[in-house]
Amino acid sequence: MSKINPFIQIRRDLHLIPELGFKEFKTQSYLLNYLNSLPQEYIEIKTWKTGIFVRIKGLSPSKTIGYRADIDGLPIVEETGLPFKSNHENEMHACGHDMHMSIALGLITHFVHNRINDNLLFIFQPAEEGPGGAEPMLNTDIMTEWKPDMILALHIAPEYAVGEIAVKEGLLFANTSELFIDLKGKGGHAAYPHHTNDMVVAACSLVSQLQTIIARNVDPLDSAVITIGKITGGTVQNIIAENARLEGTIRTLSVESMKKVKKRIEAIVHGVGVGYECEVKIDYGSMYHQVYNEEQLTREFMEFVRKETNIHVIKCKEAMTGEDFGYMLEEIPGFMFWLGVQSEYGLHHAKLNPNEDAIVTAINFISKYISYKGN
Ligand SMILES: CC(=O)N[C@@H](CCC[C@H](N)C(=O)O)C(=O)O
Repeated sequence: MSKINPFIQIRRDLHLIPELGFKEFKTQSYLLNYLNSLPQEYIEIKTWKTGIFVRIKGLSPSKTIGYRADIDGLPIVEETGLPFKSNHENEMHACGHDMHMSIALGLITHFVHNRINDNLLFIFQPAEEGPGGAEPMLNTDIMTEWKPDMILALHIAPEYAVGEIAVKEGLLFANTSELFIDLKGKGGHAAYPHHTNDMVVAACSLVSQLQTIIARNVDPLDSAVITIGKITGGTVQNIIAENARLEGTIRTLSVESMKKVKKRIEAIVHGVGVGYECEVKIDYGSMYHQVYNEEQLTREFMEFVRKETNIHVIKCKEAMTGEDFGYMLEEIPGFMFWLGVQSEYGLHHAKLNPNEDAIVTAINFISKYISYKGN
């Protein structure tokens, strides 16, 4: 029987134990165990909350190259039926961060055994799905001391085949803001609606009105998204709901559009408050800066991969996904790219099942690129 590739095994081990943002305790301990099993002579490991910084000292460094992998899972009940499906109730690596981590460990292993001139800094970052670990990690003393001169990261892409990557210079991912709206009216008996202010009816109306912002307030040549991913309200089938809560996210391609969309959300929510005679409260939760790929480095990366590897490079459009890696790119020149993993089901789906061959493919071509950049 053929032996499974060690980094595929690592991905499966990590897939079993997904954890939500800043609760990645088992994940951190798994990563540390692996890192501590490597020859320690040239690596330094520091932890920050549930995250980890790993520096590999170069032979004759003139700069530091950074690489970031995110480590958190999502609150989803996994439906893949895989033998290594999540052990954690209502938690799943449904955004591929298990793949991201195993690729990063593969790269570290490669460079511990094949040192290059420049220093390397690997960042295992918690809480990408929220509330965001990149910005606070950037502000640590460790990052100030070990700050990379350039940085890169990848995100798995189910819509591309293994052996393909997709990338573009400039704007790659949107600005994001979470959105939480609480409505409080007057509950009561299901048979006496005229004595109540029904928050289920108010919430339904609000969801429809919010979509008019995209259809009627955003320039059709610009792009924005408002998604309400969760609605809660009421208590039981024959009681009119006193409370309702909408949880969602806003995506825009510019900071200006984000401001405009929020202004319209505030006006509409206020209108619902007046119209349905209820109390309203908006909370924007966490916000992510757009992912903007530094032009020259990205073009050079695309050219290198096209010429020097067997990877097919696709120039893609920007996407409305968000990524707090955008904060790192605001301070450090670099880029992010999509890694093809071909899955019938997409990101954030309970049946996401990335093709694991992409792990070894990624380790091979990224290590070539990093060796080229770091001499
Ligand atoms: C790559 C990816 O899927 N990222 C997430 C980031 C979410 C940030 C935050 N919780 C929000 O929803 O605004 C995404 O949903 O794009």
